[in-house]
Amino acid sequence: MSEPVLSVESLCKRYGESAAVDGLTFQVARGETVGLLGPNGAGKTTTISTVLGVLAPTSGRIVVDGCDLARHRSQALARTNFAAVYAPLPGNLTVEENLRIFGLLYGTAALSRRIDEVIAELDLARFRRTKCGVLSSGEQTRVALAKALLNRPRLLLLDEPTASLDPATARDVRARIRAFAAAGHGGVLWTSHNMYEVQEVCDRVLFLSHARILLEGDPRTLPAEHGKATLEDLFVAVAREPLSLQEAS
Ligand SMILES: Nc1ncnc2c1ncn2[C@@H]1O[C@H](COP(=O)(O)OP(=O)(O)OP(=O)(O)O)[C@@H](O)[C@H]1O
Repeated sequence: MSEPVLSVESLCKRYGESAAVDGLTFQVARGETVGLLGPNGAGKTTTISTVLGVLAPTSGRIVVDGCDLARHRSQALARTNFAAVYAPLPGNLTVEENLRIFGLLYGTAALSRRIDEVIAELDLARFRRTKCGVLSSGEQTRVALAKALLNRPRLLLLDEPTASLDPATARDVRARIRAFAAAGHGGVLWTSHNMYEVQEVCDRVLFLSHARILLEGDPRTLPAEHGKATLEDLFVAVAREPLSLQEAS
């Protein structure tokens, strides 16, 4: 088996006495899309922020495409990208200006061609010279995804990437991300509260509860394995009765 694009070992992030993330160990394989699920406050954003190097872990190890984040930070981050609604692009720059600046920061080769490619892939041609600040939230999400694909990342981190999209655009974006994973060069770590979407997109899910991984498996078969009819029912059980699931697993 080829080396995973992400390997997280015993990751902990503590704030004083409480742990936002407490001993997470998981991997994302090349070509795989992994859903990071869990109730509000379970530790999803903290996990993503530590993998992005924005938050320093209290302990544990993060390896991106063979590069240890603590020891080879710039190499690890050069293989990573992300999109999240809470990290909008500068609103006073146009779509093209934003992509150019990020492309220069990433050192993207043949940048003008790559900008044309991501603009076409995310259907952004008509907004090319529009300032990002005046775009609708769904349009801004597509620009953020275009930025996230610019450097052809090995690891794509997406924090609720379709939260502000209408159903048709969300379907297009899911297809685009599936295509990214199917190409087999990279993997995706995806957080979402939309269980329909998770079932459609993710090869595997990790259910976080109180800073730990409570359940892990195929989103299409995991509910039945725990006596639930749907992934949403399983999610509700994780949120309300995590101890009963822990005992059963
Ligand atoms: N800087 C901080 N100081 C103290 N506690 C924090 C800090 N950041 C996060 N936490 C706590 O860590 C826990 C995990 O937060 P996190 O944002 O990772 O959850 P989440 O799963 O992303 O939640 P949501 O679904 O609501 O976005 C929460 O209880 C939160 O209050």
